[in-house]
Amino acid sequence: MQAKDHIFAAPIAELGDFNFDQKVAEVFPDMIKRSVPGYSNIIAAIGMMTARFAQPHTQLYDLGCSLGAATQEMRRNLSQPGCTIVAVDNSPAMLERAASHLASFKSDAVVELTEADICEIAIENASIVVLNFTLQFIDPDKRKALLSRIYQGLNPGGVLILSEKFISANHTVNELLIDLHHDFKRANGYSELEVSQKRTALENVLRPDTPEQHKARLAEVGFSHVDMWFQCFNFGSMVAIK
Ligand SMILES: Nc1ncnc2c1ncn2[C@@H]1O[C@H](C[S@+](CC[C@H]([NH3+])C(=O)[O-])CC(=O)[O-])[C@@H](O)[C@H]1O
Ligand SMILES: O=C(O)C(=O)Cc1ccccc1
Repeated sequence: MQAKDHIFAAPIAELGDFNFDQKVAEVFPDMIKRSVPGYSNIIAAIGMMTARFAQPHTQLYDLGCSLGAATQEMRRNLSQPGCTIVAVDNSPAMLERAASHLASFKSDAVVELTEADICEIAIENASIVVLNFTLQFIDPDKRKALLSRIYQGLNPGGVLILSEKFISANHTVNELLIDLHHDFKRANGYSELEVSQKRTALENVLRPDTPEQHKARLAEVGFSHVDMWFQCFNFGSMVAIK
């Protein structure tokens, strides 16, 4: 039975910035499904794209893997021989639960769970790299260098799947998408207090870009085949093929 997310249900005098600690890890599957519109669709599509893009004897990266939902879906759809899934997160609490979560599913695919800052790991011989709602938590000044290393580490024909929270360049549309996202959260059982407290806690931690900023940066680091393949309100996923 999944633990329910009530972390922001009670007025907390000193909220502090959101972080991926034990409390969050315990409720994460519930939290992300009730907070990110289209999350389950995106996870399923990561599996479908794994079946298409995985190349034999290569590495597949899940950067900011949390409990390993994307890793698990890649494993389920991986039929190429000799592949390793490198699942990286810098939260010990997330990785601890990822290990037990992944252990409960039988698979021949090799998974390397790695505790590290994704800005500091080597990316090489890659056919697939997944950044599923992770880049938004990376220091904006470090995003281009990370994406450049991802491009360099991908083999020809390799793919980056980049899912993010977005801001719209149009202020009126941006306000609408934020309101629709909050309606989505309320429809999933979050109270006004929880919506407001989470928004405050994320303010300095989750820093979204516009789709146009993402596309321009991906082109700057070398990708020439880039577009959005899914969007729901201010959340979505892009594909960039090398
Ligand atoms: N510098 C960093 N280095 C490594 N990990 C990091 C870093 N910064 C943040 N993280 C990790 O990135 C993840 C972001 S959650 C990803 C969901 C997952 N991809 C999923 O498909 O379920 C998305 C969300 O919570 O909205 C957390 O596990 C952080 O610990
Ligand atoms: O952007 C938001 O308002 C969210 O709640 C997204 C989210 C989901 C799970 C952990 C952190 C942020």
